[in-house]
Amino acid sequence: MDPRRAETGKNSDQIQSGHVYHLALDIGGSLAKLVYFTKNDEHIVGSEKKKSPVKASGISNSSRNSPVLNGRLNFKKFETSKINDCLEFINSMKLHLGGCQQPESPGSQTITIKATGGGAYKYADLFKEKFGISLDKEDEMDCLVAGANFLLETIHQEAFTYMGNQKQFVWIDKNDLYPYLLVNIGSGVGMIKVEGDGKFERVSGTSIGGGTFWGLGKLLTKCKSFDELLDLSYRGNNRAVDMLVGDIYGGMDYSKIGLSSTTIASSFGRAISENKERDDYKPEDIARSLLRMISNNIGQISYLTALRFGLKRIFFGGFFIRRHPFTMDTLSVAVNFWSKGEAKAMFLQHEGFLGAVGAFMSSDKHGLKELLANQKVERPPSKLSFSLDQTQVPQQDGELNGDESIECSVYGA
Ligand SMILES: Nc1ncnc2c1ncn2[C@@H]1O[C@H](COP(=O)(O)OP(=O)(O)OP(=O)(O)O)[C@@H](O)[C@H]1O
Ligand SMILES: CC(C)(CO)[C@@H](O)C(=O)NCCC(=O)O
Repeated sequence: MDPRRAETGKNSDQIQSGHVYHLALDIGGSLAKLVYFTKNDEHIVGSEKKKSPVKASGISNSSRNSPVLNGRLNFKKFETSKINDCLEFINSMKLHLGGCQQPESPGSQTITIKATGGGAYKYADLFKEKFGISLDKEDEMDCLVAGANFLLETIHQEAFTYMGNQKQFVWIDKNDLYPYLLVNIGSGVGMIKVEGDGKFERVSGTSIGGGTFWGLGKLLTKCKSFDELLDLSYRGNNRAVDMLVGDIYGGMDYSKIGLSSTTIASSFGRAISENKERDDYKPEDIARSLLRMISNNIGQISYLTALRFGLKRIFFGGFFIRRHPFTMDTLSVAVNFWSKGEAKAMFLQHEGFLGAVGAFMSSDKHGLKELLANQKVERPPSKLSFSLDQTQVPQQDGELNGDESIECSVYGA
């Protein structure tokens, strides 16, 4: 079902009973992310299968019960600075009606929505004022790890490597996932050693992250949007701005220490020796150099952190990446170069939604008890599990925006 159908003039009661939404939020320093569930029109009740519009692929019918509910898991993001657009979207879709009633006060009408990130604190009053709902705050690190673990364990083609223009999906063995380093590149960067479900430690971080790229890029190129800055970086050449080893060594490599003439010796260093103003440089070259500088730096710190804890696998998440080939390539090359091929950089299809997915999963029984509360379930399942349809994950390599929806099914046990 296209979730936008809810905008077509139905009143909120009809929408609530007809489609049942479940919403979770991750409101960060730069972006507010939403994950919400929309039920398919023709859902399945109890163990009686009425008509399934969705193939519950990846799970054979003989090995699992029929799904009790089919639907879509939807992903959407807004700039945090335009939080009102986010509120407007929630309102137009009536998503706030998909929260849960406070268990301790079932009689009360207070609806709570799971929320994580700093904005869960910063904007709590705004949500209360606008919708009368409470944000049920979940810790950001808990959610990032829960989201990453869930996606890596559940979605068939979630993880991939990217180097030299080659994207390769990585098969994840659930029994051999841990330990790994999760590097979340949001406004700032968090590095988390993950050893199991709920077993993790934030071991490092750096303030030179996505916010730095966007903020400095805005100041240096005068571009108006993040997408414009990314676009510029596609077209630029960092050699116009960076000082290379060859610039210092008269065009030669410094092979004794393993540096080729084309290695960047000093990011933005060319600007010191040229009698030029900022406007004499092409914005696209500046954008390219900036993206490379920040990606290299994060790649190097990630490698050092992985080395410190003997971790061989590094998963990169966060919306700084935006599945940008150049960013992924730079991070991969940095990890590969510094670790001499020992450590591996991997990326996630749902890179920027780890925290929001974690918040979604943190609801009681994955939020599915509430989800089913409005259903006429003849035999409510005692145990629920949530499964994303493995073959339906869109391969949006051309679409770098990140907003999407994927088929999923809820199973009883
Ligand atoms: N449309 C966009 N607008 C603004 N920034 C974007 C956009 N798309 C990607 N980005 C990049 O993603 C970064 C934010 O990533 P993400 O949403 O993962 O972090 P966050 O939750 O906002 O930050 P933090 O976790 O540090 O609070 C931005 O700083 C920017 O570099
Ligand atoms: C402050 C948070 C956790 C907010 O998401 C993030 O922006 C971050 O990890 N910044 C880096 C801070 C540091 O470790 O230096």
